[in-house]
Amino acid sequence: MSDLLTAAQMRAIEQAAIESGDVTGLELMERAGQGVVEAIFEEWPELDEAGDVAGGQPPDPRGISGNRKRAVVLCGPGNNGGDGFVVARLLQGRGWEVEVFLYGDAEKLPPDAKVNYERWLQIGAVAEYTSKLHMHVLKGDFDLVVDALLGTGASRALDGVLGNTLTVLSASMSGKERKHKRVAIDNPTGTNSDTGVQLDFDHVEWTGFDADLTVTFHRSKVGHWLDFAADVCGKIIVKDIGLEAKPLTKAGKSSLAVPVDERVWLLDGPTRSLGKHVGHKYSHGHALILTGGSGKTGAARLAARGALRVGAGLVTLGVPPSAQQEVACQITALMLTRVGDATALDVILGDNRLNALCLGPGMGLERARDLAPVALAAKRATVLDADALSAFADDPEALFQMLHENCVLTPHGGEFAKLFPDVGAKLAAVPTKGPAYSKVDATREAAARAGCIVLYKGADTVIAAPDGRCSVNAAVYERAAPWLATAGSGDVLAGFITGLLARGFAPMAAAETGAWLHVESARAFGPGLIAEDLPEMLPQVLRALAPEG
Ligand SMILES: NC(=O)C1=CN([C@@H]2O[C@H](COP(=O)(O)OP(=O)(O)OC[C@H]3O[C@@H](n4cnc5c(N)ncnc54)[C@H](OP(=O)(O)O)[C@@H]3O)[C@@H](O)[C@H]2O)[C@@H](O)CC1
Ligand SMILES: [K+]
Repeated sequence: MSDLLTAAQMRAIEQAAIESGDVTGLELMERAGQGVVEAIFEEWPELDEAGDVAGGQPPDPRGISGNRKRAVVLCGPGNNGGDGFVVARLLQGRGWEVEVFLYGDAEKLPPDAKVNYERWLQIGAVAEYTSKLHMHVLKGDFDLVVDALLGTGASRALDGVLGNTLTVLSASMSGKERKHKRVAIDNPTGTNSDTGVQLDFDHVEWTGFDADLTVTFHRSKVGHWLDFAADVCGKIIVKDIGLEAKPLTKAGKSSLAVPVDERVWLLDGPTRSLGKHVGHKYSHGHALILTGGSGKTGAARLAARGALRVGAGLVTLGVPPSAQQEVACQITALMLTRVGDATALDVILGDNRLNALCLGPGMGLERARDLAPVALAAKRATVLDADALSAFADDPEALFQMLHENCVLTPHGGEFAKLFPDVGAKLAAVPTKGPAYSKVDATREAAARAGCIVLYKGADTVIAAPDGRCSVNAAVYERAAPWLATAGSGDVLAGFITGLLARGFAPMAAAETGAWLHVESARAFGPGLIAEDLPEMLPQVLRALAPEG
């Protein structure tokens, strides 16, 4: 998958193409509408009984009158609505019966949308999009609903007519009995294409347009992979509309977000080693994972198993004396060393072969506060998770001052909000106007402040570096793995990243690769997964990627 764009970046690319004289806005709109129609018939060939996609032949009223497919196209006040008028015309050209509704004032449509509105008026009618629309639509029996109400221009709260009607329509369109398909153009109305966040409507819970298919243009948008949108886009199809993949300006490029995919492992994984002595256990690094006290060592043991499975040469658990017996009884391939306090840790870190550390899982707040300064002063590649983050909730600045560029923070939403309260508040604010603030923006800001990699967990995990690099590892659509939300799953992720750091992966690559493998391991297992299963699925996942993985 290619880079993920914000609405502003997409507009800039479109504007540059138009200004270069390569293409007009009207041509782009036509290609967008064609792309939507193509996608509909590729997805549901059974809807295409009336003819071929490119044909656009006028309907033969005699031959298919009793059997015509029916579409409802909901058009909005901007260019997204313009795409809708193109789709309406092309479907009618293929013999469909099409009803078009316009939300907004036709006189105020932007120029290209207005042209397509007028072209449609030559062959069909436009009804007003009112709060009574759903009554009318409900009476009909139709095959397809097209949402061309709001696209990348949507950022503020929805008004009553739009929100109410869409809510009632969507509710009436749901359920097992539903026969028709629902397509959103660019993004489902009710979502923001930069953030994926649900637009506010009257401060009530509402669904927006719950699509089966979302057809977008040139590149997928960041918001398709984040937050609420991932629940309502259905499936994303990206259609080429002839915009060249010209490199963005330097400033633009550093602000791109990229999706994480198997390349993160294929580029680095199979060959990555620390020294010349490939095959020796020390050439794959030595990770130290600090546990909590007696009765609280399970989380760190899970992390350690993850680190070992992902290929760290050696993994040692650093236990307080009280937990030594407990841990010794539970481990086999792992090693164990006593780390009673900060002084003991300082001595152990005198061994330079210990090249990756993990602090946090089950560690206890007090122990985390005691050991973090020594661990961070050693400047090893270090993962800070769970208690190692919460321990600094009252004074995040104290943590930031100790962090260094080889650290990876792995907060979930609650930990993130404690460490970066102002950033968390911006993210939680209901968007009122664009450009909206997304999880991508928030994670970037956090990484810049912390001066290290921040991996903000969730089904839409975002990973950012202080220099602005950013990637999205979304477990949504065909990669959905809801069973990954299980106790201890985050501990295994911390272990995967620690193991990769031990193998010599750079912190950003370790975070991306760990997050990607974590989701793949969950998918390989399927429902019923518990955290212990995740490390055990790794060999299978790695084998499928590369024989020597
Ligand atoms: N870029 C490209 O390459 C291409 C783009 N294309 C298409 O254009 C789309 C972008 O078009 P766009 O910029 O006109 O925005 P769009 O989403 O139609 O909305 C703007 C209108 O909605 C209004 N409005 C906003 N929020 C609202 C709310 N909550 N409730 C009510 N109204 C609200 C807003 O009003 P205003 O804020 O101006 O008062 C304005 O009137 C894009 O998604 C794609 O489909 C393709 O044709 C080809 C290539
Ligand atoms: K839309």
